[in-house]
Amino acid sequence: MTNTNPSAGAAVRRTGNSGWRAMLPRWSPKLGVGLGLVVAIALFGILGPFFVGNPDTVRNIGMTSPSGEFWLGTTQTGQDVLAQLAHSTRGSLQIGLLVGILATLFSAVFGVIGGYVGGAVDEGFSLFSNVMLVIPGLPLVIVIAGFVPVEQRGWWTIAVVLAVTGWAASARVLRAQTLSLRNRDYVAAAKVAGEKPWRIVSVEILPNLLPLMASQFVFAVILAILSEAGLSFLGLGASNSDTLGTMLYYAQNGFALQYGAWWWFGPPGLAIALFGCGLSLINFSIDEIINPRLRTVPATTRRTRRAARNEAARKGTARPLPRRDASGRDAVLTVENLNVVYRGEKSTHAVKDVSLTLGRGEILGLAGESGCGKTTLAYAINRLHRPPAEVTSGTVVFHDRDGTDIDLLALEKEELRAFRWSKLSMVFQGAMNALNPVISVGAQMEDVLTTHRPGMSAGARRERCAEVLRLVGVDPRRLDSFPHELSGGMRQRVMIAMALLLDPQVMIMDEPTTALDVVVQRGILREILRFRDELGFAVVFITHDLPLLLELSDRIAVMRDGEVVEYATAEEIHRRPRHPYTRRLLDSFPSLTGERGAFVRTGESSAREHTETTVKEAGPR
Ligand SMILES: Nc1ncnc2c1ncn2[C@@H]1O[C@H](COP(=O)(O)OP(=O)(O)OP(=O)(O)O)[C@@H](O)[C@H]1O
Repeated sequence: MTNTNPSAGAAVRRTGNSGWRAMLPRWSPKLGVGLGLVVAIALFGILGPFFVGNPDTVRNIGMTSPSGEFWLGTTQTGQDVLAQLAHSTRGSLQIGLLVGILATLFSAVFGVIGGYVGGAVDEGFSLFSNVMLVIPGLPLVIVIAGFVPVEQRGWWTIAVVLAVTGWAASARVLRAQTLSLRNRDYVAAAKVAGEKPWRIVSVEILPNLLPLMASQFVFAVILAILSEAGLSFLGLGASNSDTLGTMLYYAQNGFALQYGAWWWFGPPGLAIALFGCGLSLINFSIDEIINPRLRTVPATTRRTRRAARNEAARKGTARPLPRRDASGRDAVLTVENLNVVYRGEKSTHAVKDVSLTLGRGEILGLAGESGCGKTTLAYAINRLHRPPAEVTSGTVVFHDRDGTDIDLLALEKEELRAFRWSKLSMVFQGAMNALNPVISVGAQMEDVLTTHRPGMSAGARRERCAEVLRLVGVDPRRLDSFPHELSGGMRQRVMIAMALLLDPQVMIMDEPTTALDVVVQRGILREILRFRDELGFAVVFITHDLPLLLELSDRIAVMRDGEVVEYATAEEIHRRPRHPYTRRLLDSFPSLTGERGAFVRTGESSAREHTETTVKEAGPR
């Protein structure tokens, strides 16, 4: 199954040989701006105090606006605001960083370890977190801070107090996530493989929690800086230390706002806002390392894609397309020289120059080994491909019943939404898991009609749903059932019924029956043939199973390594396969009438394959 198909969250696995390089974030404007802001403010806080004067020096010049001598002006007592800002930034960074680290550590210990170990440990940790959660945070901070004598109330005391009162909510979230991750298949597989608990937590679970922990860290840092400002405001802040909070406190007490002294309260406020903004932008990039699906295609690639699409559209309209398929049938879909590439460090050219014509009412089989590009082609035809997949060139044209040609690659978003499902529907690989478990089958089917046929009455919608269910051999009384009350085969039929709801002219079926037993599979396939005859729609049927296609299809395209290597009628492929790969594919299905076990034991197929390759390499004599 290709990962272009939307599915549940990707698990992070070991990074393998790519090692640390794979863990580094990809450069992006967001990361650049975020790093720029955080590094600039951090450098200002670390190095600034060495270059500015003493922030406590009082001058009898009063409050002055920014000038050549005092770049950020002075306070009411003539103190240099720039010097105060540098020292205060350092103080706030120290507190923010320490609180961020401690709160993340506490929440990880109580949330992740409790959630993974379970039992009494989890109950104890949970109880403790809940108690901490219901204690009102600010009053507790005030009490604890007030309890510590002023002379011992250094910046680190304030940081510890803020960390102790600020970790519980994050721990609850981490626990819930850990409970969910603990039951995933890859964690069960690691347990079965004998991995030790600490390794499972650190290698299988923690990496999946990193984006969450990173955002919790950012939140804790910002909250700490703001809370410290609040405590300083109440006179409970760190004694003998400058922070952005104390700066704001003095600005407020000195009536900076009333005097319009923006240079006094503006810089510390801006420093807090910019630092938070920078951390959030870095957080986005951390998300992208952990979950590669979030990676966006770079702007240059997007431009190339747009240009390619326009070029393809231009070519498509300039050149007349074949209106008939090879057997003289009216064409319903024409794919010409389609190329799809997955962009990345190593790009994959998944579909290479594919040209196909689907006749009206035709069943076209698409066969080929795993990874040859079948699903990518199907998604690209329907414009369902997502970055990093990109259609680099080619045309896909739909010939409507009313005689108009629709260039699918040029359709706008809204046009595409209206087009899909009503003219071309798709049954996905593993579609039986695509039904929403908490909504009844009928409601899910009716949703499709409400979206595409807004004028249809409730009664008519219900009737149409019952009609298509009957068509696929499911009792219409099942409309009120929930997906879990149906068997796998029934759910698969419901998905096919859904694809039939709007009477489409083309249906793409990507291995729709792989998860089913052979008898159910045959039943569904017979239905498909019947619909084709009764409803006259065309089908693109994708499968590894070439013998099945021989039975079902009018024509078959055999794909290999992104290319269509053979494209002929089912009869021709069966009787006279031309391409050596098609012959190998046919040979790889053991004959039911041959000697039992010959395929595996005698290696009959591989022997034949070897002979053919040798003959081919030797060339014609
Ligand atoms: N998101 C992706 N990023 C990069 N490469 C991808 C991605 N999805 C698929 N590919 C690559 O594209 C190629 C074609 O994959 P595709 O899923 O279309 O094959 P398929 O013939 O449908 O295989 P299967 O029958 O196993 O589903 C493969 O080489 C695959 O590794």
